[in-house]
Amino acid sequence: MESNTAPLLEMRGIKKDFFGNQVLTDINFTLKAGEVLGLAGENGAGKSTLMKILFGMDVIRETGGYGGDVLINGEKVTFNTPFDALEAGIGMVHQEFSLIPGFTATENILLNREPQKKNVISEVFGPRLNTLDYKKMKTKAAEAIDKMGVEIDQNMVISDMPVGHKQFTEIARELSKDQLKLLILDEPTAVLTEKEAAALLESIRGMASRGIAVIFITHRLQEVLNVCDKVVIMRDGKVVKDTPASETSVDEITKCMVGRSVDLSAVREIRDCSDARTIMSIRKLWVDMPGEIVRNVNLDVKEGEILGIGGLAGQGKLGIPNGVMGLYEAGGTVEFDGKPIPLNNPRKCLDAQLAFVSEDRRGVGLLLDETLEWNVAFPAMQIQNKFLKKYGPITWRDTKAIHDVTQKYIDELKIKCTSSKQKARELSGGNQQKVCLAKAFALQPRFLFVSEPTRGIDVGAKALVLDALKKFNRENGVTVVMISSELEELRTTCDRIAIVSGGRIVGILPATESSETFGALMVSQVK
Ligand SMILES: Nc1ncnc2c1ncn2[C@@H]1O[C@H](COP(=O)(O)OP(=O)(O)OP(=O)(O)O)[C@@H](O)[C@H]1O
Repeated sequence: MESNTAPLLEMRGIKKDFFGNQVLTDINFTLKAGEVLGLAGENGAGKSTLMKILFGMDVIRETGGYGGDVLINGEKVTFNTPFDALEAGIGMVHQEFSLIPGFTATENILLNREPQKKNVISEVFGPRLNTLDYKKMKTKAAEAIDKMGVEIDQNMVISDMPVGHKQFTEIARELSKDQLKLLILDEPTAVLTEKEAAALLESIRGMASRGIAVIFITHRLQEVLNVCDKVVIMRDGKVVKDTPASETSVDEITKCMVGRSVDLSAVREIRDCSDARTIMSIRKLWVDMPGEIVRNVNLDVKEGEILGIGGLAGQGKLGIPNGVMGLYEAGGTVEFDGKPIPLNNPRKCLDAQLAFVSEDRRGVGLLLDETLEWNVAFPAMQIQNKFLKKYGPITWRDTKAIHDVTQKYIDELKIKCTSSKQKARELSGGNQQKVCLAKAFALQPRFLFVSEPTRGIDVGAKALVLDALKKFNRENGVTVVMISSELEELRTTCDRIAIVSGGRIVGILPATESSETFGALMVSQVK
């Protein structure tokens, strides 16, 4: 007989297949109240699927359910819907956002749980006609935001928010639930800046000290060691190690994840493009993007180079591509190949053969209900009339060409999928990120902005993705501007690196310069 000394959560013999494709086999682990468990594993190892089982997600039931038992405080539970899980005190922040874009942060945080007050009409006709108590809503939402130790504007509508602020709004929504006992965070730091990620890790420890258990999924393995009490490592749908965090290391976790020692270094080969002509010239650019400062950016990009843009969080590095590509309001001038590019007009940028892989994969990345083939080929079909065949007056899709290009990138980027006809939604997050890159490659743009290209990519596959980006640049002569919060990633991939600080470019140096020099530039204008 189980007693109340039973762990808060026990996963016992969990199995799951998607239409015969076995993705989880005999998963076992336990978690105590107030404990933080790090769940590590390669892209596609089965981490999100396991968490979807625990949270009673519809997709699990709709695809034939699962095997094994979930026990809460020693009692076997079956969550048929997320509502059952919520009632049992489980909260989950997914890789995909579930916020309502037109609502404010406050409204999203308290959605369906809004404090209400009586009014004359509801006194007569019943509580259904109560009015929302906005004052209480604001206080409650502010308290939840406060628990995370970050500043976000609770009155801002979600669609205007940068991706990191959306992530915090999702977490605040879970924290505002009084009955919360266990919080699942599926790659919460992937979309956060370094400073935001540090604040989140801090708040995870805060949750643990209040007795809330946390399951934390991340590909930043150092974060696992910094914040977790124990680590469960998965490989190909199995638990290969369950250990106290204090008894393992980043190297050991990596080895267990991948099943072998891995060489994590991308091929380093820097080119000098100083004699090349200027392909893009940016002058006096300002961008109105929440959480970013872009004040007066002047930047010349040389044809054929890979130019990195680095800098501390919020200093403007993300604002530059978002402004040039028309996703946020911008002013100033941008010339591409000697011709002006109108700002605030994404279509004109695409017509000029510029492409952008956004840091906000979930917001502007994929058509989740379409196949990989459609995702990879559709922008090129729509914008460039590629992958089309003409039969007299009729134009039709060239299905062979679409299949071939998709298969090429599946092989090159090692995208884990059952076939090129699989829906994007059915891929793991890291593999979806690879599809975003494949989509941009298939466009064969003349100029590519790529923002945080290894976001959500596991430690073993990072070098592969960066090498693919470099190969794309070298073989096709495409000019690439890569924005990243990881300086080392910029130093291994780019030819030159521009550092943004205080909304301006404060220096551009060859990628061979030392980390210390770049570090000094990064803080040079920070007030
Ligand atoms: N709805 C679905 N239908 C079919 N297959 C699915 C579905 N959801 C997930 N899978 C498959 O299950 C496997 C595990 O995916 P999962 O998302 O759990 O991986 P993950 O470990 O969370 O990866 P990542 O680190 O990339 O997020 C993958 O091969 C994926 O394609």
